[in-house]
Amino acid sequence: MKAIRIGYGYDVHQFHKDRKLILGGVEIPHSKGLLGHSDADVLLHAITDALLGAVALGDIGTLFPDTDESYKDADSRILLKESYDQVKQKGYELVNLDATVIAEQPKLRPYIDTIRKSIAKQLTCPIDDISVKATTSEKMGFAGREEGVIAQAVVLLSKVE
Ligand SMILES: Nc1ccn([C@@H]2O[C@H](COP(=O)(O)O)[C@@H](O)[C@H]2O)c(=O)n1
Ligand SMILES: C[C@@]1(CO)OP(=O)(O)OP(=O)(O)OC[C@H]1O
Repeated sequence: MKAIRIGYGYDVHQFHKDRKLILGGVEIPHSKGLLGHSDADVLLHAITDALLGAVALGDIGTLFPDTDESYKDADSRILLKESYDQVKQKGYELVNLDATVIAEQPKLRPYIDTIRKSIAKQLTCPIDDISVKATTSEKMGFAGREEGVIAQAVVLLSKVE
C-alpha cells in the first residue's frame, strides 16, 4: 500500500421525536434526534466510513452490522475507535480529517469546537487535525425540510514509519 491514502464517507439518518441528537459524540440540544440502530451519530458514521475506506476495509456496516443486537443503541465513539484501531493495525495513522454536516436545524456553530475536541479525543490527535463544518441545504431536499441530517467526511492517512 502507498505511503498516503485518502478516504471518503457519507451517511444520512432521519429525524425522529423522542431521540437524542448526538453529533460527533456530543449531545446537541434540539426538539428531535436521529433514528438508527446505534445512537445514530451521523457525523461519526461518515468519519468511520472515511477511515475504513482509506484502507479498503469496507464500511461501518461491514464491521458492525445493524442486524447484530449487540450494536443496538451503540455509542458511535466506540465504533469509531475500534475502526481506527483496525486502520492503525494496517500501519496507517490520521494526517487530518475534514467533515461537513448538512442540517437546516439546529445551528451547530456554537458546538463545533466541542465536537472537534470530542473527535480528537477518540482519535488521540491534536484538535487542529480535525475540521468540522456545518451548512444548511437552503431549505431544499430532505435535509432542507428537516427530515434528516447528512454528513460527509474525507480523511488523509499516512503510513507509520
Ligand atoms: N446547521 C447549521 C447550518 C449552518 N450553520 C452555519 O451557518 C452558515 C451559513 O449556512 P449556509 O447553509 O447558509 O451556508 C454556515 O457557514 C455555518 O457556519 C450552522 O452553524 N449550523
Ligand atoms: C452503526 C450501525 C450499527 O449499529 O447502525 P445504524 O445506527 O443504523 O447506522 P448506519 O449508518 O446505518 O451504519 C451501520 C450500522 O451497522
